[in-house]
Amino acid sequence: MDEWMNYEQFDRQTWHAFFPADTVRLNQENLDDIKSLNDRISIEDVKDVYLPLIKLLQLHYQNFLEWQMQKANFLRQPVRRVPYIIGIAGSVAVGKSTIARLLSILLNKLLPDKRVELMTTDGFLYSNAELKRRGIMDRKGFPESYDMEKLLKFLNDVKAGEPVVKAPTYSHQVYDVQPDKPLVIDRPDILIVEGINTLQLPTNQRLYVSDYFDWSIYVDADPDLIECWYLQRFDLLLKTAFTDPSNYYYPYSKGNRDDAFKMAKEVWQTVDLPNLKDFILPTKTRANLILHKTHGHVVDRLYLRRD
Ligand SMILES: Nc1ncnc2c1ncn2[C@@H]1O[C@H](COP(=O)(O)OP(=O)(O)OP(=O)(O)O)[C@@H](O)[C@H]1O
Ligand SMILES: CC(C)(CO)[C@@H](O)C(=O)NCCC(=O)O
Repeated sequence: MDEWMNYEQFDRQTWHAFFPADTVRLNQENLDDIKSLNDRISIEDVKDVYLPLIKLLQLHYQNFLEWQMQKANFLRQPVRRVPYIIGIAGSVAVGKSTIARLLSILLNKLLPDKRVELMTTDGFLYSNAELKRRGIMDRKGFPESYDMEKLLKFLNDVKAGEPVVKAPTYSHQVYDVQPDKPLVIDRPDILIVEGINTLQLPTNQRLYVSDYFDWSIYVDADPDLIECWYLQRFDLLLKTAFTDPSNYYYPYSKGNRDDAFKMAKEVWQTVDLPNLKDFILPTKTRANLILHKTHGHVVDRLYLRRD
């Protein structure tokens, strides 16, 4: 069966025409925010791709608020403030967290009175000590390396409107979870959740993470390109590790550079690439929107689910 039959495909020009850039004026502060997030993000991409996307999200969000009100009236209940949750999925190093942060800046611009928060599912990985105890340290990122029950409980609490819900965090620099540095989510209007496992269907749970999403995005690209982005990020991690002996990458930053890159390539080939092929890519056609990126992280095509 054709996996695309439920999607409408748009090239960049067509997509951009749905919401021309001059409809929203980005001021210098907005541009500075975006550049400080990642100075290689193309402002053309922001205007051509991400602003129309935010406009579409805004329409969907208005519909969501309307539905919450209609439902409460029907059930004769007071209207409850239910957070609208956006899930972002895709490979390791495809740019999920960069897109999540960009969307939050743009959502704040279009919806200044709404509170937008973001988090990643990385913090729900088991600790390195626990992964070693289970004999799955080389399976970090695979479905069995996450505490899915804890993640589902977290999402359930946020959706139920609980105040001060804590999410564990993960540090790429420490290469481990940080139990003493939780992220506090406190009744946001919109929550963006990014992670490689956000659209996965766990076999041993009755609930899916995506059951809590009101909208989902899959970030797609050729695996060979993603490998380049993975290695570029590795290079950045080495540069920041150089002066910090507590950094996981410190020994690699001090040792032979070719050996360090050989190690990183091997991790990509033996861990992250098989994870992409076997467990992440198959979730692509569950997303409401697929963003396809090409060289330089430029978005060239978008696929919108027909519903
Ligand atoms: N739009 C973009 N323009 C330029 N560089 C980008 C863009 N998006 C991401 N990058 C770069 O690509 C690399 C991977 O991006 P990012 O860390 O956002 O990926 P990720 O999917 O969140 O990864 P992980 O799942 O491992 O946390 C980083 O070095 C980042 O700076
Ligand atoms: C933390 C994850 C799983 C997801 O972001 C990933 O960045 C990771 O660490 N993967 C394990 C193999 C590696 O070091 O790339």
